[in-house]
Amino acid sequence: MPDESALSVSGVSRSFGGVYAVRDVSLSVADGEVCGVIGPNGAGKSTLFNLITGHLAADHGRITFLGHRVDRLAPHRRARLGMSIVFQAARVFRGMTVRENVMVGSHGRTKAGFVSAALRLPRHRLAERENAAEADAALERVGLAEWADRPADRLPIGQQRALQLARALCARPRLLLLDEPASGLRGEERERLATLVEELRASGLTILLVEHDVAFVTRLADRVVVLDLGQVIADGPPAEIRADPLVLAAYLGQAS
Ligand SMILES: Nc1ncnc2c1ncn2[C@@H]1O[C@H](COP(=O)(O)OP(=O)(O)OP(=O)(O)O)[C@@H](O)[C@H]1O
Repeated sequence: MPDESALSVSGVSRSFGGVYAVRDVSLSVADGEVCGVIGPNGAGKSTLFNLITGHLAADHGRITFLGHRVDRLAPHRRARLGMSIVFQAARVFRGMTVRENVMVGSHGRTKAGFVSAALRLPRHRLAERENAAEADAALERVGLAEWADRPADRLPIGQQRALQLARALCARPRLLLLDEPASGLRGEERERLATLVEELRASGLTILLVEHDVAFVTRLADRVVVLDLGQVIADGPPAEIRADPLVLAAYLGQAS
């Protein structure tokens, strides 16, 4: 049967000093799906995220993305295929406006080369205008349009997170990878981010969401994969995951 998944992780393992952080993990993300990965502290979420993005190499296993085998590719090659990442602790660039921060996401793709940029040739200025228009469209999409000309470091943390999303959207992702997007956000900010992810999902974007916050993930994801001690202990729709005794035991084990 042909694999219709956007992303497919198959039998992937990674150990550190002989101890498995991720062990024989398989999961797939269908086109247009929001897949959540949760798990208690030390479950292997960050390791798995980095294996998918290419910031860590797998010891074993296979990762395919849109039909390409990617597990030996460097992060920028995976990005070029359409993976776009919002890192957990991503910061904004100080001394730049919100729009300029988002434009940083477009520069890899600009058609004008270095020489025309250095000489400020018309071709470069046209590319810059196109990038600015694209950044504005992304800012509109995440609800930050009126902040475009303000200094990015003045934004509250929740809106800085939205800015990271806008930057990732400028790369026109086929898969958006979110690493703990809700961390450090409270009440209303968290709610606003959840609404934003829901809107992106409604626009048909494929999203992999790795997150400590179970409520946040089970609200947003079509399917949830649960890791514990480096292994998948459950994989299913949120309602099933919330009632799964293995999942409850893994989280209770952490609380005690
Ligand atoms: N670079 C590393 N060197 C050694 N051990 C590591 C390394 N990265 C992760 N580990 C170990 O692998 C296991 C999984 O860690 P990982 O950070 O992937 O889990 P996590 O689910 O993201 O945890 P948390 O929710 O606490 O961030 C842990 O036991 C951790 O100590």
